[in-house]
Amino acid sequence: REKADESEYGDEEYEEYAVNEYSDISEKRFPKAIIVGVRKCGTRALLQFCGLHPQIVHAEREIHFFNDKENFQKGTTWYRQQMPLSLPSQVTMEKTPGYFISADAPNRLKELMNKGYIDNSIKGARKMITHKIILVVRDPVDRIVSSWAQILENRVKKGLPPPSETLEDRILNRGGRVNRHHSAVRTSIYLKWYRNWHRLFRGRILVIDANELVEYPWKSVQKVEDFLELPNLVDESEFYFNSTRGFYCMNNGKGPGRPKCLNKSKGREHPPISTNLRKKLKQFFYIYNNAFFKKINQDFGWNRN
Ligand SMILES: Nc1ncnc2c1ncn2[C@@H]1O[C@H](COP(=O)(O)OS(=O)(=O)O)[C@@H](OP(=O)(O)O)[C@H]1O
Repeated sequence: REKADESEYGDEEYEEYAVNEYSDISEKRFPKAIIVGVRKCGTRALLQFCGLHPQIVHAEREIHFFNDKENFQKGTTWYRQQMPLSLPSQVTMEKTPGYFISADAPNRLKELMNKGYIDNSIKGARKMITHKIILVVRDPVDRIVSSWAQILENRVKKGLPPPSETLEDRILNRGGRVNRHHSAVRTSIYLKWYRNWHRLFRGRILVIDANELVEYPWKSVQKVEDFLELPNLVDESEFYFNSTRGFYCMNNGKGPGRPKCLNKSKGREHPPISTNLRKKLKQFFYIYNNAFFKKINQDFGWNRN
């Protein structure tokens, strides 16, 4: 598992709350839809917003089953136990952005999909699940700055002084070139990781544009509904624009206290970065972005600004 300087458990504050009234037929089920990444691209927003659909339930926490050896060894029954209760007509979803950049996650997931999940609650039974993979991607440069903002805020929270280096010091090497081995840079080379998923899950991957998710969240949810073959039930009327936060929030949140906006750790103010660094990063990602857009057959316009 890659040790990155970005927090792997980006949003551990979220608590489990999914409880189902129809407890007689509800049980914890393996997730069919998995948001595999990318970290800092809006994975939490997409998960919460999909939860507005009555036929989607989701684990609140990041499970880190397929990318963490220790968790994986706990077995599939443990994995299922992490899920909320659901009805047979509902789709269970989980999100762990660490899956995207894990060398193991796509292979482990595919193997279970092919062999079936052993379910200890029914002796010897295997559950066959055809997984659907969801990916949210954002301009790689914004993603890097977002992750830097998180690092800075986490230091403040821990009572540590600001780091002595700037983002530029960390990301550019001595010759002033972008260091492709820096973990934040590596994560943002989406093409590299996407290939691993595409090889195994071709035709079963939905890629969501982070800009669309921010500006028109209902459109992104509609894409998920179509992808999961669910009726379109979440529309614009579910959202309102919160000008203090600068983001859309939900009119009717779910769970205790019915949270409507995402946690304050989502939508942080970004620290300024030098024009030099921005220009170098833009240039660096230009080719990767184009190749990625070609691969997914969509262009999210990051190379146009
Ligand atoms: N509606 C709404 N409200 C708040 N935040 C929103 C929303 N939609 C998308 N986003 C974006 O989500 C970004 C955080 O991404 P993740 O949830 O994937 O982060 S994490 O990896 O789980 O830590 C977060 O990134 P930053 O703005 O850089 O903090 C937001 O831009």
